[in-house]
Amino acid sequence: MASTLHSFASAADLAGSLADKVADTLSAAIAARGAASIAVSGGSTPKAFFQALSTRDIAWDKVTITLVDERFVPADNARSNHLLVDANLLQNKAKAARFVPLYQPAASVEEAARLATEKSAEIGIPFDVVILGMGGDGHTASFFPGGSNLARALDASTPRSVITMEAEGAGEPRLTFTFSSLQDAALLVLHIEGEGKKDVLAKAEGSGDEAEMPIRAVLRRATSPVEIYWAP
Ligand SMILES: O=C1O[C@H](COP(=O)(O)O)[C@@H](O)[C@H](O)[C@H]1O
Repeated sequence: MASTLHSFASAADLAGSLADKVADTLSAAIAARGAASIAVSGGSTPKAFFQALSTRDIAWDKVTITLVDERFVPADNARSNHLLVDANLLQNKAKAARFVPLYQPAASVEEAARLATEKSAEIGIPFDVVILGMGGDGHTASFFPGGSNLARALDASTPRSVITMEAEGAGEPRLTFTFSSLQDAALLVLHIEGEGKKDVLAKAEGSGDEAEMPIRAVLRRATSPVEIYWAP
């Protein structure tokens, strides 16, 4: 499916415009079905966007928020994506939203993935909104180059689920929604910032193996158009 690049003069402009687009999409879903879902990324990029989105005037009590991926760490860990969402998105008007975490306090990451799959089963078929990020190594969600479960995560026939991922560049073991869970969102966004990420995107858009730069799976095979939001 095609992708469209939306470029902005500043990160603040991007945050405001993306927040408006996401708010419109969630409101349209609520008008049509009485509920809406959004899966967001962690990392350093989405903070300003989360803060902008949290102020938008929508029926947040009808919105379910989850993460596209998470580290296998509790929510009070500084590296937790849940902590980032708590501090920046589940604020202001968005306090009324329901949050479904991927981290589960289980004995193993495999058990946590099983529980997260169970708890997220009723949301996002498909998600109304998915916001992906991208690392400098071309990973997205926790689809890491060299990841222990990468082939399974990227296989379009793997059922919608949360699975585990371990990789050298990942730090902690990870929990991630599979490609099949994310690729058909009504609004599928890739949010990246900085010249370095633009170069990584250009490389990913060229030829080469998906396993080397897993973002290629999304750019090449997502059934929804990919809306790329970029600012310097
Ligand atoms: O590990 C992760 O990194 C990516 C990109 O993060 P950024 O700090 O370069 O913005 C993120 O999309 C993913 O959700 C996160 O777990």
